[in-house]
Amino acid sequence: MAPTLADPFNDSSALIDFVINQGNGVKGLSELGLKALPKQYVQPLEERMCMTNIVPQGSIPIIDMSNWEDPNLAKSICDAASEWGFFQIVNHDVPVEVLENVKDATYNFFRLPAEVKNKYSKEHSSSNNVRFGTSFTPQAEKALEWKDYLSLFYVSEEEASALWPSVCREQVLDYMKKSKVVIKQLLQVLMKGLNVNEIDEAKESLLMGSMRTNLNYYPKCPNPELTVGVGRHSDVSTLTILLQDEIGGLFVRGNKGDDWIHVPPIKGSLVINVGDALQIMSNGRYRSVEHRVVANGSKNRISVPIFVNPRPVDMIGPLPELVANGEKPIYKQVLYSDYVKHFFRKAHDGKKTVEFAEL
Ligand SMILES: COc1cc(/C=C/C(=O)SCCNC(=O)CCNC(=O)[C@H](O)C(C)(C)COP(=O)(O)OP(=O)(O)OC[C@H]2O[C@@H](n3cnc4c(N)ncnc43)[C@H](O)[C@@H]2OP(=O)(O)O)ccc1O
Ligand SMILES: O=C(O)CCC(=O)C(=O)O
Ligand SMILES: [Fe+2]
Repeated sequence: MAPTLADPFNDSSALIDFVINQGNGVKGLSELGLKALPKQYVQPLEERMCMTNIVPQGSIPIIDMSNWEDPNLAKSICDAASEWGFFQIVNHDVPVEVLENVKDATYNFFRLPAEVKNKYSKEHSSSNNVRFGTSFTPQAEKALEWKDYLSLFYVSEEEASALWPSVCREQVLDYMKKSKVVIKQLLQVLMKGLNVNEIDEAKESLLMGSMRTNLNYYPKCPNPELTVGVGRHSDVSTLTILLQDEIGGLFVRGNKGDDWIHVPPIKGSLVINVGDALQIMSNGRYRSVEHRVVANGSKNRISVPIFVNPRPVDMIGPLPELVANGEKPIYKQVLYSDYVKHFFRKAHDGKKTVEFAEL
């Protein structure tokens, strides 16, 4: 039974039961119309976004992909990946209707009744490759995050047909398929920037041998200033391709201390960011940069990241071509699935995951 407004989850086990065990998520909490944020979501002061730390005119690079032959384009991409770790691309080859369809599909998934979504939770899902969840790692977090998600790890079309929710399956598959062309273009340019001129099958598999798409749902929140949508983290991917809607709320750490730069929604654009795996493989030349999402007091927000990764069984470390050139490796070789498990088993903690691979 849903708690009444007069009894808003003082008892943590009632909140966990409603949000996690019954699969209502924060969307369910938001729809109860609570007047105040439950205490379990109140973040410590240092994790809340402080307006004075936002760079008012700051912007990450916006890169026009229409003229692929232009040598300046390759330079802009490599510079953005090493200086910012984040950029937006416009005039890329992923059709706008594919992006619109996957946004609609995201809403359609989260509109399903809690008991239907809950079939995909960690406890009930028939596979680890499909997971509906909330916050990040609720069992390890001191304060919860205001976000629900569906995470889909791609193995094959057959597995997707059997296991992924039908309400979003085709749209996510299409988004992943159409994004592959752009992903390959970006990786080719980024490798050239490291003087790695040939991407053979083995290298392609190391860079993009597995893909995971998350559908993120950030419902409107009472007291958004007290919590976060997603806490400070860097992705553990090679590259992340992120589709966001028109609401905004994603912030990237700037180059000076505690300054944060907003990533403004641009219709039809995709946000690209370097993940830890590429930072490690490039021996620190390309940077995975901390980012976070704020909660919104008046609007629901969605985003759809594709995490492009090595395969779980791959060993990752500085690429042999870089080390052969006499560069001193700053990271060791680690099994990628160990690296990802390390990330998933602790609460968001900024850039700390990379320490796992440091020499
Ligand atoms: C959710 O909010 C997020 C997510 C993110 C994500 C950023 C990324 O960069 S995702 C890309 C990660 N890369 C890959 O998925 C490719 C490689 N995959 C693997 O190595 C494996 O599939 C695996 C992820 C390690 C899972 O392998 P498995 O053998 O099934 O291991 P388990 O022991 O079951 O899981 C380990 C540990 O992780 C938790 N977990 C698993 N999957 C997810 C998931 N999709 N989302 C959240 N957590 C997950 C699992 O519960 C286990 O933890 P325990 O505590 O239960 O042991 C960025 C920011 C966000 O806010
Ligand atoms: O929702 C966003 O804009 C970013 C989400 C994110 O950082 C992630 O899922 O890793
Ligand atoms: Fe992220």
